[in-house]
Amino acid sequence: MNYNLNKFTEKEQKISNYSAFSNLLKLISQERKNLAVALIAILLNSVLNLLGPFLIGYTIDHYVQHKQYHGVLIFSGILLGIYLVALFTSYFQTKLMGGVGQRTLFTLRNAIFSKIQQLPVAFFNQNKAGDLISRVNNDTDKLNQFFSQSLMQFVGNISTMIGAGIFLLVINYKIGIAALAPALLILIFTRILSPWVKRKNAANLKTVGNMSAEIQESLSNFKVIVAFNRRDYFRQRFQDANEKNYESAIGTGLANNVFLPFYAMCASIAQLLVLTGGIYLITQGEFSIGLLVSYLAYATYFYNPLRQLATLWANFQVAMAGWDRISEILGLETDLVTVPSTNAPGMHPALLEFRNVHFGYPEGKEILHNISLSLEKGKTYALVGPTGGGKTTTASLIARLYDPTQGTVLLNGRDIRSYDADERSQKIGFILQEPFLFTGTVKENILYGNPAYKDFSNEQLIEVIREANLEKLLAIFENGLETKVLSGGDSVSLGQKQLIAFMRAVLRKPDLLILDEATANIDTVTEQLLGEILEKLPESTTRVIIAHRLNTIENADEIFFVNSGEVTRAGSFQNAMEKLQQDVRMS
Ligand SMILES: Nc1ncnc2c1ncn2[C@@H]1O[C@H](COP(=O)(O)OP(=O)(O)OP(=O)(O)O)[C@@H](O)[C@H]1O
Repeated sequence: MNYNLNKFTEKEQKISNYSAFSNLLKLISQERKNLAVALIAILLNSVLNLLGPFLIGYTIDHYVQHKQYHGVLIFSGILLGIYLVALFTSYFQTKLMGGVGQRTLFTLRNAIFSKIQQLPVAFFNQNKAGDLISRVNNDTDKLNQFFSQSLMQFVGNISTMIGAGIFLLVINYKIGIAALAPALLILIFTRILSPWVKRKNAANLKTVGNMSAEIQESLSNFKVIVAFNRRDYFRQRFQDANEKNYESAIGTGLANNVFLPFYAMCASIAQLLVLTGGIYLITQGEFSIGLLVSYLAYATYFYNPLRQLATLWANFQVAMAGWDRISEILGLETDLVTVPSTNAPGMHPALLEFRNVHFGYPEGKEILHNISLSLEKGKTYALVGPTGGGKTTTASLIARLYDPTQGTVLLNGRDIRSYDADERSQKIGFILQEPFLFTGTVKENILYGNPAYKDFSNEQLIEVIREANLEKLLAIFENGLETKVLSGGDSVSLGQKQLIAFMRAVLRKPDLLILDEATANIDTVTEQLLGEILEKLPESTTRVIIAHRLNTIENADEIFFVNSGEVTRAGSFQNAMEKLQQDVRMS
């Protein structure tokens, strides 16, 4: 399955504003009530504002022209009251929508983050962390801005426009039509240019994502960069990404502002038409000065929101481009689904079995060809073979980090896909080549993903550690369980990280324990200690050891040779060594 967000086809990406927006509204359905109240407030605000020009025109025709200043004062008072209530409705809806925006941001970030947590390893292989961070932080914020600042202005402006349009047409339809005619041009212009503006915004968000990916890559590899003196190279790479973002931002800025001058010109034309048409009709006795003043105000009420809509429409395009990028993630489903449990036919002495398994990484060639093997309970297996031969890939299939492209993996005679993630990870422990620690203490790290000991005190936990024969390993850490570790830092050595990962996996008491080069950075004395701990694991535990250091696999019951997509039984330790040396000589 294609999980590369930056390689989605046009068809996969193409989604109309309407469906994008309605999908978004579905996601924030709990805000419906607030949106409805804000909508009522903004509509009330528009109606109140729209009454102004009518009352002014009325006052001019009925009181000013007849010099009845008492009436002028009364109407001025009424207008002041109306404007004050309008101010309150405007404040109320701004406050309400500010909350909606922040909660939307909160909901979206949570939704994306938990979706990312559900996605399979293939998703992380195919996407850069920096780009994902940008989607979670930056793109969601575009939506927040839209909700907290633009949406209600958008609605308010549209309702003011519609109200002003009705007033214009009802009072005198001839001038009304003249006043509204330029709006048709605006409509056509907007429809034609909107897709282009949205594309520009989407491209711009992508460059922000790329830039963030560059920053992430160089920050997480800074030691290699310093050691190889590649600072200039990375500076250049960042500069290129920054430059692309800069160029795209300029183009997007222009695109976002393309509506404004055109809208302004149409508004001026409308004023001109109202003025000339109105004066002409006054000379014909069909119109009054008060109405002309009202009309000029209504034309302004119609075109000013339209002008603001130009900016808001651009904001809407930015928000929708952000939402498209967010929904690309939300729309992904893991292809590692749990299937109904069916027992495979045949006898099942094996704890784990590969039946005619083929595997290739997405967009790559096939790595494993038609592998059949079985691992029995309580035995120790070793996977040996040249670098890049496919050992980690085989182990990853055992732990179901990926599914085979063909064939089946069985755990206890059941398709491994029929176990839910909890059950599977409880049965299979995997110590990865690159151990990862979370910022916290040794205790937090060894208890990671192990709810059984969650509420244990240090004393109780030490007892558990002793029972698992891990106390000598714990003693290596200066402050024992309370030793501090940092996820990316060097507060503990690589070998110590491997020890923590080892303890983490052993304490889960898995049925099958995979060690992928798990002792590569550990001194020989400690390595012997690990060997002893492995020996003392419950009798039924199956061990799969991947190692380049051959002394680690001397005691294996069976050795598999993994090379060029084939997994073959290598026989005795001696045989395996000869085969390996022969293979290395040939390559
Ligand atoms: N995430 C991935 N995406 C694409 N190809 C991959 C990925 N991981 C590994 N490969 C490819 O699969 C092949 C087997 O890699 P694998 O890591 O399984 O080998 P290995 O035997 O464990 O090597 P080593 O001894 O160096 O750890 C290699 O050609 C590698 O380039």
